[in-house]
Amino acid sequence: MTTQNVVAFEDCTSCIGKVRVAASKSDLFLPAITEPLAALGGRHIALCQKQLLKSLETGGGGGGARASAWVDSTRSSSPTQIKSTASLPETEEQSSWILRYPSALETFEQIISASKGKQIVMFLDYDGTLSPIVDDPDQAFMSKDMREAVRDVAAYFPTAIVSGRCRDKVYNFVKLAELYYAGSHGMDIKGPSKPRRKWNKGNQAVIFQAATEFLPMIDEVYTTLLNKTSSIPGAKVENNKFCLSVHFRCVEEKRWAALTEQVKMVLSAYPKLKLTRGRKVLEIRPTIMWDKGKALEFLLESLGYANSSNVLPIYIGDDQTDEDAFKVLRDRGQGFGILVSRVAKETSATYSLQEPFEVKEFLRRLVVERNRWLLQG
Ligand SMILES: O=P(O)(O)OC[C@H]1O[C@H](O[C@H]2O[C@H](CO)[C@@H](O)[C@H](O)[C@H]2O)[C@H](O)[C@@H](O)[C@@H]1O
Repeated sequence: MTTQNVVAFEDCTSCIGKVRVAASKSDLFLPAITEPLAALGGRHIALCQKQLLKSLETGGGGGGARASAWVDSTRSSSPTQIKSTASLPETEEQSSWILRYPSALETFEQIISASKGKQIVMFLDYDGTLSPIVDDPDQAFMSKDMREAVRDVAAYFPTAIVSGRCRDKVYNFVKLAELYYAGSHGMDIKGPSKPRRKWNKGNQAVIFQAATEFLPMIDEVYTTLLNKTSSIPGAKVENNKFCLSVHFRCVEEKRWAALTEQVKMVLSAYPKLKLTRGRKVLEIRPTIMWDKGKALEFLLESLGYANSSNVLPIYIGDDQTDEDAFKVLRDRGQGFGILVSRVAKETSATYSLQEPFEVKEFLRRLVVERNRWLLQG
């Protein structure tokens, strides 16, 4: 280390000022803060960053605080598969969160009584809801038990899988022909290939694709991103047909910023695409007004329940993109969103479940309850 890199805090004022301006313009990302400093060298970076973050925490510029918060929350909010939550101590934040978003298992009777005389329609996200979060997206299999639980639920209630994955891929994981599938964050919808005769009110042969004109653009960006991210170990680009995912779960934390910047740089040439983030993934999709919430509304309409008061949609999901569906249910004042999360998160859902295991229990209990009603006549 050379002495010229060791700069006293007082000497860094202009640097901090410059960086703070960059940070305030950056909504998501750390590189806007770290890159101007990187040019200055090792020790200087550490001192300046420490000083900068301290100054931002005490009110000097939202972008930097947001960026640092982003790294912190991303690190803690999406761990890869946790085997059991039984022994985890509950923090004060979690206890107050669970009061606001009670467990759908603990409040099961309440949900059941709201469903009396109504047709439940079940919407299920895939990753983190039906399958545990794992490092390799191609290995995110659901258990046999979970498949059975979904199959049983679908025997009583119209059921749709609503996923960020491309439709074919999510079908290959779930493998149940009696379900509706909405892939690519709801932009690619198809009805069951083995429909149940019971749901004869609506249109089961539904096929809907909201963003076909974006296919060539998505393919082009996919190829570019494969090239541009190939030097970042652990980065993975997934083609989800009408959208793309850039995974950073297996990327060293110190490289998250560089990866994000790379993706942003590629996207700057495509104003018709937008960038959102999920669980250690950057998601790229067309800027059209279509999301999982619109897919939910579309499916309800296809099933003949557009304006019905005799329907109770239940949407279970774990990710940011599921919030669009939770909001739709809130706005309709109909049905419930159930967020799958072990950590306290802002959400428009009504209830919570901690992990896929609890989702399976919830689905099973719905089936048991429905059987009981049928037996009682
Ligand atoms: O809407 P979803 O079905 O929840 O899809 C959202 C993304 O899920 C997948 O990524 C997530 O799960 C992976 C496997 O557990 C995990 O490795 C990754 O970190 C998670 O973000 C999927 O691979 C993405 O394409 C979806 O956009």
